[in-house]
Amino acid sequence: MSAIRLILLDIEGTTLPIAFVRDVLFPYAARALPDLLRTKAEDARVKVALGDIAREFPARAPLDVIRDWMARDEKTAPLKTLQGIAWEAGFHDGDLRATLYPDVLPILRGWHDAGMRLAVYSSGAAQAQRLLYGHTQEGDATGFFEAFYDLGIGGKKIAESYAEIAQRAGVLPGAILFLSDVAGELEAARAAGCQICQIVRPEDGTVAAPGVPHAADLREAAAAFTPTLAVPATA
Ligand SMILES: CSCCC(=O)C(=O)COP(=O)(O)O
Ligand SMILES: [Mg+2]
Repeated sequence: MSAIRLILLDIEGTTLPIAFVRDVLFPYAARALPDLLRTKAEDARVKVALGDIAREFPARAPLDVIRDWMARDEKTAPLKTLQGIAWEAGFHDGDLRATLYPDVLPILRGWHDAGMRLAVYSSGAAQAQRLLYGHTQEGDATGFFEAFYDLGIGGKKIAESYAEIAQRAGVLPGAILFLSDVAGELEAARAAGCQICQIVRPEDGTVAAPGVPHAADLREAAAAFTPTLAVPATA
């Protein structure tokens, strides 16, 4: 097995409770989006997202499409872009603060301080990932990460996406350890040649996938995959 050079982390269900996304972030965006489509109609990002929706659903009102996607928790790039814009005001005003799992920041700090490269790969827009890690309950955590990858790379259940991340990071896929709660994402990363570990958090109702290495949290993953690095012993 190759030495790990880059640890790539999913967000929802891996570093952040699914409940925070479902009960705090998504409702905030759902409330803000109808107004946002009017008040930010000239925002280039909004124009691109609405243009993409109109091309795919020419006969439908964009807000109806967006509401359907939100109801089904669809991970589509236009929805993720618009949600990310909706959260901007909340994070900047202090209405939103990311509540990461308590094991996360000590382990990220330990890896970072030991020289391990870290990056994020989430369906959430890269701009939203920066917002979220920039406004955690413990402060700004963006400095731990060298890159924030989103659906612009490709879908998370597609092996080519992980090959593309490896190429951009300048490492072989086998030097990447991908951490996620979702088996389909992990299988895609494994198909690309990455090392994988499923984070199986009981709070999120995650079920361990057969044949996939797993850990209960980042502390266990660190102990299993990076035992020689100086990761902190306690939170
Ligand atoms: C800034 S990430 C917000 C969460 C989100 O929108 C999402 O879809 C999370 O997906 P993930 O790929 O991190 O499971
Ligand atoms: Mg996830």
